[in-house]
Amino acid sequence: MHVSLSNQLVLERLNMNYVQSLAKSPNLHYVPSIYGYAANSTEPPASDLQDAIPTIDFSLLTSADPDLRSKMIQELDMACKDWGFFRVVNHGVPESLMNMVLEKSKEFFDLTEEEKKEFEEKGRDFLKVIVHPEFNCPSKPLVLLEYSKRTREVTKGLLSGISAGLGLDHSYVERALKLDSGFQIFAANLYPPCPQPELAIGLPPHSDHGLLTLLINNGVSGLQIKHKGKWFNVNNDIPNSFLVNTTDQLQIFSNGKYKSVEHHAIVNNAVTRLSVVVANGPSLDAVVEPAYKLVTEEKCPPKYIPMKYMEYLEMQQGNQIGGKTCLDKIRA
Ligand SMILES: O=C(O)CCC(=O)C(=O)O
Ligand SMILES: [Fe+2]
Repeated sequence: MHVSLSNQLVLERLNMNYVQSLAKSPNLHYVPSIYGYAANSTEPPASDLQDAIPTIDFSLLTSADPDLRSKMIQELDMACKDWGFFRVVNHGVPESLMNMVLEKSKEFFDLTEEEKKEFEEKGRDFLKVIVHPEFNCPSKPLVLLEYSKRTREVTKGLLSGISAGLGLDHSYVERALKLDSGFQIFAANLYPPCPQPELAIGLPPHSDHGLLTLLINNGVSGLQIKHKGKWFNVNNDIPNSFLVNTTDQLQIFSNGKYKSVEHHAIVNNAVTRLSVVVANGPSLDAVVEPAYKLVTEEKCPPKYIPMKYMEYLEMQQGNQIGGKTCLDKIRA
């Protein structure tokens, strides 16, 4: 049995402050078994294949030189197809802003329980904030507002490249999925040190529901992705880069050409890990279905039924985290 020790999604099921106070407890020498997480013990340990993870140079993706641009579009297409995971460099989001977001997120976890209540009263998980199309954060920090805007721009640029890589007009995804009112969630995950990391899991395996998720962290490793049936460590990142994964709605839209990558977070017994995630999805009222150009009646029939993104989210909420069970539910 493994225990889930992150402070994000799992908190929807555990007592919200349980993990942090548990981690701070002077008597914590072992992982209590009551919050069990059943790991697949037949799986081999994760490997390091850091260099293989593709790197996308965002500045080339938007370059005025058509050759450079089309080469990067091709690399992006391969990255989505083969990995569902890549780094993004030269994206134009200032390093100072990224560091500030990490710093402010860390400060959030240091707030008193009383101060954190402000977030709970609004009926939200206090570590997860909807930032677009409405900015729902109670205290409206400018840094978060700016980060939300800048990461949306990067997402739009990547999706324009992805649209072209799928053989569609570069603005097709933007128009079809109404990205101007795209649903964006900001989340911070804190993983305190754990005395028995081999018995624990930070965040259980799952795929994300939107189109692209952008992740940064405080330099402590812990993210692992599943690639060709095996887990891989995503070690400390190239400074100032984003880790990006393709998610459920992109798998649907691309009719399965791109896979929503399964990932999880592990913990360690020495240092606290912090990750900051921006999940970027279609508009809540956009109907997501395989792009018409990617399907043909005989050779390539649609693999998924059309569904409003909002309805997909509702379906996912009623589901236990783990695997890709929601995608399985909407197969055509
Ligand atoms: O903390 C991480 O590295 C993973 C976080 C994650 O997968 C998520 O928030 O959906
Ligand atoms: Fe995730």
